[in-house]
Amino acid sequence: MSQQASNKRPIIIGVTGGSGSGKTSVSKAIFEQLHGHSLLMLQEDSYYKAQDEKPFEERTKVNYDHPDAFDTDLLIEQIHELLNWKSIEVPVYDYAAHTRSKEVIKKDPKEVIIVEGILVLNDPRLRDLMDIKIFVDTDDDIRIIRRIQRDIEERGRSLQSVIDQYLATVKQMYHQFIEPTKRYADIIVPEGGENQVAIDLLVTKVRDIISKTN
Ligand SMILES: Nc1ncnc2c1ncn2[C@@H]1O[C@H](COP(=O)(O)OP(=O)(O)O)[C@@H](O)[C@H]1O
Ligand SMILES: Nc1ccn([C@@H]2O[C@H](COP(=O)(O)O)[C@@H](O)[C@H]2O)c(=O)n1
Repeated sequence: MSQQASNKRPIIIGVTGGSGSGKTSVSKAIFEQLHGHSLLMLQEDSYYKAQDEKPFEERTKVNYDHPDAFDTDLLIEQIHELLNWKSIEVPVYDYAAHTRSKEVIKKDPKEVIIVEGILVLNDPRLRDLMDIKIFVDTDDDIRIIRRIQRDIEERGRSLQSVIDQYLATVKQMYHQFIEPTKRYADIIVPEGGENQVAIDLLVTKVRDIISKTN
């Protein structure tokens, strides 16, 4: 019997934490260790709003750590599609250009869907769709060091621009919008993807939920 015909619905796991906390690493670790099940990883960053109409200079000044920067309605709509075993077209985000590229990527529904991003526990509509909510908790100094390295190597940024953005918006928004969502987490994982005990516990729990929804 197909998954759809058996009336099962996909399991949704939300993974949040500050920028550079290790959300992506934790999500990948769960992904790699959850053998025998089909998985899909959705990144909230793919749902940053398109800003083609704004000049580049203006885009560099946007607060990308505020909930208004995201098209959360589209993310929620697409999760509902996946819950109904329908395919979606995920936007592709270009960090260097600060807008969506022209491409979309088709993603098929899977048994387990990991939704990862800085504000995925901020919107109650999103939280209500999740079976497990995880907050990756990493000290601010470690996060900014990781972010500097990553943004220069992978996101086309200069050291000065990373520092300016951190002081202008990233730090304050973390304390205003991201850190408070820790209270909604079922599990708080200290120090990201290297925490094998936490990953093992999570993988066991996901298997448990899957077996109960069969
Ligand atoms: N536990 C860890 N120890 C060392 N480096 C890590 C750890 N977790 C993540 N990193 C590194 O830090 C950077 C940011 O991690 P990432 O998982 O992308 O964070 P996030 O998705 O929360 O922004 C990456 O370069 C990653 O390789
Ligand atoms: N144009 C953009 C869009 C987003 N950001 C930053 O990305 C961070 C979220 O991604 P993580 O992988 O680090 O969780 C967020 O803190 C935004 O500031 C950006 O710099 N430019």
